[in-house]
Amino acid sequence: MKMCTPTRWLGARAVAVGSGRTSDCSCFCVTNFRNQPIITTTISATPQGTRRPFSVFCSYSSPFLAASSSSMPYDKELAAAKKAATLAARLCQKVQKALLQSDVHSKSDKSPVTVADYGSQALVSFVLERELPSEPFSLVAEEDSGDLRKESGQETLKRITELVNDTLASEESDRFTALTTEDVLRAIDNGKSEGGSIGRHWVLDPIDGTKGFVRGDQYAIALGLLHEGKVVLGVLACPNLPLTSIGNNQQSSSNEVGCLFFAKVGDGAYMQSLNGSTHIKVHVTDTGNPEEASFFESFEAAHSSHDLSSSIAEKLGVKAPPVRIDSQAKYGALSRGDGAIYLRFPHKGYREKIWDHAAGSIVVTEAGGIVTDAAGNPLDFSKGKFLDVASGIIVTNQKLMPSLLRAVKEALNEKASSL
Ligand SMILES: Nc1ncnc2c1ncn2[C@@H]1O[C@H](COP(=O)(O)O)[C@@H](O)[C@H]1OP(=O)(O)O
Ligand SMILES: [Mg+2]
Ligand SMILES: [Mg+2]
Ligand SMILES: [Mg+2]
Repeated sequence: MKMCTPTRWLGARAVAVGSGRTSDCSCFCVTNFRNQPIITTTISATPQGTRRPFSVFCSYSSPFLAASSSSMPYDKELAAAKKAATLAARLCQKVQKALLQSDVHSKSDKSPVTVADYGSQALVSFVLERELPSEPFSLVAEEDSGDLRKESGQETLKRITELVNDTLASEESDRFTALTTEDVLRAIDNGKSEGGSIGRHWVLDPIDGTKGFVRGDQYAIALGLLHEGKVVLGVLACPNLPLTSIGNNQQSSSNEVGCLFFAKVGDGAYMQSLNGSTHIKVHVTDTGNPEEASFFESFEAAHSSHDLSSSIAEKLGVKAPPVRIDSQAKYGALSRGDGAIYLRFPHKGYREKIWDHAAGSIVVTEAGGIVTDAAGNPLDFSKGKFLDVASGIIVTNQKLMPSLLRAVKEALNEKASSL
């Protein structure tokens, strides 16, 4: 079977053009941009078996192909995701500025949840549904409206609704219509989907790095799209991340903060200012020398074992001290080469969620990096809300990954034998 990538998308038709010896192969397969077969077809062999160009025209009724005759796959989804994440970032920036102690209250798991978490989720959900009216809408998101539906949550719900409306009114005055508290509850609860391996699911962490947000440090609005269990696009809004490098020994040449990273499968990773529209292509560092590499890890020691990371870094030969920041801003910083490695080893009993890695992982992989669990397996986003990973998550470039995996294995073995 010969594989060829479609050269043009014609609505419900895929056209593949290539060349081959048609007598030795009569079965052709059109693949999508991830090299996954989407159409197979048979064409008749030429009697002489000569090498000549061929075209394969296939009717195909997938909504994925039929969606647009002029744009690339996921273009309009990416535009909607960038708009939603940017609006949510505006809302979060407003709240972080005015953050009062009373904005933080407790959920049953004791993690801090702010009005900005709920407001960001409501806004992203509302904007995605509004911008993509012809698509079935499924969202897997971190927050739910349980506490806001209680008598004790009514005041907070009012504040969230005001915040969402203020943000929409100031950013989209031409098309603004106010949401009611019911609209806000409904938008938040859109996020109850379980995800999985069938169809499309948006994946949202409305504020990733809540601890950083409350501290006034780094956080991200992280939005990804799964299609048949794979991440196909991701957007990371990092309102406090400097536009210039935050790596070790690198002096920032400007004080401007607020980055929007975005990536679409097969299309590279990009960064733009949260306040602007021009973007640049980003790439992970290509160093293969651990002595030149620095590594990112969680700011919070409770989220990831700093001891284990230090031991791995030492075995690998990394000289620089860790760069500790909150949230998936680490993936964004790594995608533009601020550091070469991200190590994440949550403590026993913690289960990773898909919204904590979906957007970040596609930004890094499209920037040329690799994201795996501690055993070197790719992350599997097709199993619902949770990511079942072996021991931890590691991220680096192609050159450093083999030696990083060896260092991780050694450090984990040492840890196991010391218990
Ligand atoms: N005990 C924990 N161990 C690991 N990660 C955690 C833990 N509690 C919360 N998280 C999540 O880890 C991520 C941030 O980790 P870090 O900033 O260290 O990279 C966030 O997604 C945070 O959730 P949240 O989205 O509610 O902030
Ligand atoms: Mg949380
Ligand atoms: Mg999170
Ligand atoms: Mg969160």
